[in-house]
Amino acid sequence: MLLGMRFSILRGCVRHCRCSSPQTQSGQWKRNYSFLKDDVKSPRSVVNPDISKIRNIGIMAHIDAGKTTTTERMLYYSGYTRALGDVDDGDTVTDYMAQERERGITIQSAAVTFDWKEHRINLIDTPGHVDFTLEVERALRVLDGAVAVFDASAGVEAQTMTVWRQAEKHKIPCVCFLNKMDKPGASMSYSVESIKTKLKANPMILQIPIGSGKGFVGLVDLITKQRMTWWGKSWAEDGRAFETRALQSTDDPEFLEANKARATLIEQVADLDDEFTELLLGEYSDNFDSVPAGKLQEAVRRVTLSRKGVPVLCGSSLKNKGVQPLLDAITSYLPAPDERNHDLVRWYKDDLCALAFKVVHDKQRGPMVFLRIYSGSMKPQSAVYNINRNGTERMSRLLLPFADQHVEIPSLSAGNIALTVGLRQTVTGDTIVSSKASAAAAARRAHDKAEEKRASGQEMNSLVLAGVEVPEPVFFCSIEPPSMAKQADLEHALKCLQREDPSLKVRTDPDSGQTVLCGMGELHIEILHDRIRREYNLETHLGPLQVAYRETIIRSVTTADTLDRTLGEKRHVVTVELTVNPWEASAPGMSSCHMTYEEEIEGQISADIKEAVESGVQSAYLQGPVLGYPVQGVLIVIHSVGVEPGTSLAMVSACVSRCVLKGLKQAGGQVLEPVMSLEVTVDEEYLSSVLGDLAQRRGTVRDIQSRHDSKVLLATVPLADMMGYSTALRTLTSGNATFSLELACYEPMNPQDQNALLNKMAGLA
Ligand SMILES: Nc1nc2c(ncn2[C@@H]2O[C@H](COP(=O)(O)OP(=O)(O)OP(=O)(O)O)[C@@H](O)[C@H]2O)c(=O)[nH]1
Repeated sequence: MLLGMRFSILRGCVRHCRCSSPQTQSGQWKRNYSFLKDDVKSPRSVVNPDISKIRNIGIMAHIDAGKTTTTERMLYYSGYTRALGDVDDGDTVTDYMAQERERGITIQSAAVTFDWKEHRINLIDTPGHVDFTLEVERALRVLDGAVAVFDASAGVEAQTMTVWRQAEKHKIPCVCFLNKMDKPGASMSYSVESIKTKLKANPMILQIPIGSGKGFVGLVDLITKQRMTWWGKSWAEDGRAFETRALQSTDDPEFLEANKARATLIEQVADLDDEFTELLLGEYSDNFDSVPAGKLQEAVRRVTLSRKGVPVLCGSSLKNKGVQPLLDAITSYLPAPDERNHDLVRWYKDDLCALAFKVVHDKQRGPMVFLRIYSGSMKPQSAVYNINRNGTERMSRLLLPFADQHVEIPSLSAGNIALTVGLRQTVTGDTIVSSKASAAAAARRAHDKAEEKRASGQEMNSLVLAGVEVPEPVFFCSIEPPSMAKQADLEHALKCLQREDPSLKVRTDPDSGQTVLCGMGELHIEILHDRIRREYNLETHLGPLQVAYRETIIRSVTTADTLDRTLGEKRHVVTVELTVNPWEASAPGMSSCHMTYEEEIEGQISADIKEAVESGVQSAYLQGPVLGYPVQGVLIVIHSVGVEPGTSLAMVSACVSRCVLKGLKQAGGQVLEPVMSLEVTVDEEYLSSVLGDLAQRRGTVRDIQSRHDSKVLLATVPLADMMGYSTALRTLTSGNATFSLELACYEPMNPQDQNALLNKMAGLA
């Protein structure tokens, strides 16, 4: 390897050399220099790597922690880009949508494929803004591992907690990267402590920094006891070259600290991994420190995969330090696709099973679907079966996603992320298999194993890979095309955008007939508006942004109704009796209404009548009795349903719906408003102005914490009072504050506020 390296240096085309085994035969540690070759690689070179060499990784973090910068560095060091992109100059590869370049934020998760030391890394750069949480969730669904990027001067921030919770939900092993170590306030110990306390995780420190703030020059790898330095002046500024050498007691001031930290790491890993404990107590009981780096690394990997601990690394992506070891850590500690347990897939054996996790619209190619392949393989020019849509579609081309460059490939196998052209019906969250027969065969295998599942419909459902939970939108506004002639174009644009983004809901207002957009936040709707203009060439007009209130009831009421109507020759008679009850089962953001039958009558009602009753209840829930907002927190018990022969099912639904509305009205309507958790990080001098502003917005302060020179304000505040908050906060603090907002719950409005809202809606205020 070293000879090869020298040869390469002489040729002027320097290969990257591994830093993991710099020990010579005599046992002396040698000084080692790492370089990367100059030419830009082609992703055509390796198409189907062995599954054990694939890493499907997400990068997740709080806004501005440095995900995009880190991704850019990864692409650069792996040899896929010639120049370093810079988010501040707006020329990154992953933030390729026009608005992303302008706004400097990541909106859609862009999948990027590249190779690093014989490994294929499929990387999803996920957005940090809370309005796009669903994008993060969608990406996590298909990932095997994640890198959590932190701003080392801030530690764990609000959005990190959200995405961390999501990663936990999907049981995704993580590696933590403490970025921005070059900042004056950067602190490894503070960040590690916040990982412990706020994320309740078990950080395993694998590196310690050399120097701090502007003097941060590199790190000590505690596993190999190597010192890695990126010396800005005499070395190439792009960080491709760095020095790796063994830590020496005589020369290095970090020696003692590193030895202590390594001993702590060994002890911690031994506590978490029995195999490693046995090894230490056996062969290395005389001197734990003599345990080989390889054995320690294997144990750290086991602990990471079992999610008992998270490796912590540090660096500065902007200053080009520490990214190559991070890439090594991704390949060393995060799992290959076959090390993750994807339960539902086993029924497909070697047949194709893939999940559509993202749809983008390309003007020339039409919809392009990102798929995670769980089993089998895909080929272009082939038919596939979509279980959710119950239809066969033809895939024309198969591509490898290289940001905005897509490379055509002849086939792709399990474990990979593919980009397909030609699937016009597929929507985010759909499951794709090779044929209907293959889906049926998988269903049969599942059925043979699980005899308790009798109904075939049930088996089929169990084979559909679970989609992403879509939270209910909290904001809505009307949208109008420039002229009636453009209404069809607007509908087409919204249809395409909805296929990409299930958190966007579109409905028609029953009173005004207007098209209504429902989204997750101000920014979400603003970006959609912008995309309609740019991508679909439509100048639309947005109505005022409104809060999506809900309604509930205060007390239980039992009521009955009879519908007796003659249409033409036919007489339709339905009687129904039911009770509406207040019901508490709401998870934040999810609508919660439920219905059940009284035990004695449940068995007596036929399946089609039941379906009609349920549809009647559902339509009544859509428009509450106070202001016509959706109803939540209600349980309906059906006591009796009488249907005379010849009565149509539509009449049954109509009668049930009318009876429910009557019950809801009598039960005392109550408006619920979305209340958000707010976290503001602000310089101390601006704290009082932020607090004053918050009081005017009906905010409740929960806690004020200190983080270095800044204050972190935790509060809850009704969404209705948060319109335009980002502009207001920027003005109040001269740009010295950041905030994040997340739906906490729906809370009943007090009578004065509810009356004020009713008056406003009636045009009286
Ligand atoms: N000092 C310092 N600044 C950094 C570092 N990495 C990134 N930044 C800066 O931090 C800001 C945010 O960086 P991004 O890479 O866009 O962060 P992000 O997490 O992708 O942001 P979103 O996609 O908007 O969530 C930019 O101004 C970067 O130049 C670092 O290591 N040190």
